Amino acid sequence: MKIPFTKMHGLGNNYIYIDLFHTELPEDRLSELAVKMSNQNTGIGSDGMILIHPAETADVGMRIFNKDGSEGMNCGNGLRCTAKYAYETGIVKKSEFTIQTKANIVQAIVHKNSGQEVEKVTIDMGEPILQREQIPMLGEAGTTVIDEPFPVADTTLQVTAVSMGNPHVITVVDAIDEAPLTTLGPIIEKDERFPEGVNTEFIEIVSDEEIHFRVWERGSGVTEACGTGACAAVVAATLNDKVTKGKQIVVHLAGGDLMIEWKEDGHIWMTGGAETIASGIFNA
Ligand SMILES: N[C@@H](CCC[C@H](N)C(=O)O)C(=O)O
Repeated sequence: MKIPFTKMHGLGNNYIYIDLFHTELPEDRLSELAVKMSNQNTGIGSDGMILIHPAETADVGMRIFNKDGSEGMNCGNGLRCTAKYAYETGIVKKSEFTIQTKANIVQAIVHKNSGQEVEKVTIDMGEPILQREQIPMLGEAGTTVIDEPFPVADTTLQVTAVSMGNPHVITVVDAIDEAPLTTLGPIIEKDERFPEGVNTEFIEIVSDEEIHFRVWERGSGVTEACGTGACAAVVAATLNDKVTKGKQIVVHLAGGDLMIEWKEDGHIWMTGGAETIASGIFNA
């Protein structure tokens, strides 16, 4: 099978994008294809695979598969790249449009340069989910998880759990470069208290409008950036009284910066870059 693809990234979080408006893929091979394409030695090399597809109730649809073949519900960096692709290829002809994910339908606004290329994208990511059982995280139903002790390995973290359609657990640390990302990230990802696994983020508060951020992603490991994670991190920082709701927060990720605002109406807005790396044919 020969599959046309485009490799794109948002702040270094890179995926292989397949345009299902013009290509067909068998549903029973999607997981296997994501693993194959993501392999750096025998594939293209990526954090996973994203499908851009026709949607019934939105202008365009998006599905995300992690590097290990598991399907995620949402992907912030993927949404910005999908918006850029859909606009630049003419799938959508307006600069404000909707994208459907497995989690929800979001609003995208593309920002172009003088050459009509999309440089940045703003997404209204909707409202965060804080109810424990909806994250999902084990424990007393109907409660939230804010600055809760979380014993793991030989330490106890203070964690806040947030779903952006996909699960995130956030810990505030004093120094981001010393965060136990690669030691605790893989353990927390598979911890039984998170029945569907979890994306693990560490943040350092710089000021009430600036934070540093690092992520261990469920299904992909360390990545340069995570859009849903950055939104969840701003929610966690707000709930822990570290930043102010209604203010634009600069999130410094390993691959660059995102501007995130948790607005007074409860919606989270994310603005950041989206870039095309290469296009080609994958021999599956
Ligand atoms: N990198 C993404 C999130 C991708 C999915 C995640 N690993 C999951 O399984 O929930 C982002 O930019 O949000």
